[in-house]
Amino acid sequence: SWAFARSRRLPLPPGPQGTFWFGNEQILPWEHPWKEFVNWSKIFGPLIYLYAFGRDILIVNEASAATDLLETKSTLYARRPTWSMVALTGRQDNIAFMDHTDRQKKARVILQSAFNPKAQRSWGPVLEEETTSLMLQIAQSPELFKQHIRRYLGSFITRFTYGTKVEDHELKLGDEISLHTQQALRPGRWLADIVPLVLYLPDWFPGMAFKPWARDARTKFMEYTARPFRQARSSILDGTEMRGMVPDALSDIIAGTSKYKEEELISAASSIYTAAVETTYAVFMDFLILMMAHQDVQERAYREIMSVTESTRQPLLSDMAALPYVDAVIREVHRFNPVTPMIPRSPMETDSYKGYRIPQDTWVMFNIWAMTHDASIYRDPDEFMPERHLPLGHESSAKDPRDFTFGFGKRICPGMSLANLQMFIFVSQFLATFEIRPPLKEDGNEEEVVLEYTSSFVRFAAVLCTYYYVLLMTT
Ligand code: HEM
Repeated sequence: SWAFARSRRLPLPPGPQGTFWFGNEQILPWEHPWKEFVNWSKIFGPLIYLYAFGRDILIVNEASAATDLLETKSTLYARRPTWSMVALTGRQDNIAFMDHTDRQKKARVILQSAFNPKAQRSWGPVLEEETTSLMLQIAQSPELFKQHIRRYLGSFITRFTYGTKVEDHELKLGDEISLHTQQALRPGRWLADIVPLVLYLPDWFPGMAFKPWARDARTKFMEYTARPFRQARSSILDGTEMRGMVPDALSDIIAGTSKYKEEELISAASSIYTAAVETTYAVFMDFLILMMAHQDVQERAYREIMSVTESTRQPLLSDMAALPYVDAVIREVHRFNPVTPMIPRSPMETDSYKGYRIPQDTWVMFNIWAMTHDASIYRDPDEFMPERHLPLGHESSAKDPRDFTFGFGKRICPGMSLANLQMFIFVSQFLATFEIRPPLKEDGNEEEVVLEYTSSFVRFAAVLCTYYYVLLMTT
């Protein structure tokens, strides 16, 4: 078409000069690239074009451009870029990596409707109960708090997905699978992403060690997802009562009363564990480290909770509306350190935007960190200030950062409402139960809290790994 022909003549967006062979590979920042890209914007503007690892890359640092591309042109940008390791590690049917096909859309609907308002009413008490038992476990062995939290997240999500209780070895396998997914997604990590032809070379060829690694990752992934699905199927056929996304949807499919196919349900189910556990765990850890660093905030949130529960019980989901400061803390944790700081998408056709050409298949990286640290949206963005989100805060309630941190348009996170409820119940019960303080030094003073984060796809508060928490029961 005319518009297409015209867009092909447009220039690429500005960006740093690359070399003939390597493009911009050698100057790509590996440590906290989202921050470095904000600095680059001072020279090149909000859209930065790069060429690296044999592909076009576009960094988008501005919220209005994200809305224009991901919401106004939502269908054009509804695709993820392709990673060759996705198929090799068996993740090709994962909602997060599939093209936006009919099957993907239906799998998303299955997942979203498994946590619709009616389902929330039945899952709410389960979340409350499991969170309260997590608090007891942490109280009994606070030094193991990270293991307790991972176990709680893994076992709740398995129960929600398959309706089954989870065994320890399955949780271990789930965590191993999450690690494989993170490794498979690392940009520039794999030769196959840069030179796809190596996929056709035999295993014994030098440099092909990634193939057995990927096969092992794939086998483990199949083992992890196939068994609970089979178990749900035989329970339904046996007439055993089970509640969960898979048993609920599968019984309708088996009865012939569902508009979904079994393959769509398999896609939805096998996409959940890593997407849910890694992200939620990262936000929880971030909350803990930020509370340790901002004890005034912690104290204010604690007082608000006590004014509602009067120290007689744990906070419940029904208290949410009465705890606006706790809600503001949660929003600020998401804003201060978005756990998926860059969201990758790819246009299905060559596009034109603001007089520039965006070639088909470009890796368009939406820089969420840049958006939640944009001073024109959040004043003093490097300050941790929950009060900015209060209705009477100094900015009279800032934009909800979760409008950025859960993504946009057709591929917005389908687990968002579940994640928000779980975050609220975890944060409010944790604050009601414990005081989060840094460890003591030999001289009896508290250690200084240093905020440091990893540079991975889902970023973690790295400093936690070296800290021993002092957690005191206050009720
Ligand atoms: C605090 C926790 C979470 C955060 C910050 C988060 C964030 C995100 C983001 C940024 C995306 C990409 C969206 C886009 O491309 O526009 C995403 C996708 C996704 N999330 Fe979440 N998420 C969280 C929890 C969950 C949970 C609990 C589930 C499942 C129950 C889940 C399931 C998914 C799936 C399946 C996708 C892929 C969607 C697609 O590509 O169409 N997430 N999430």
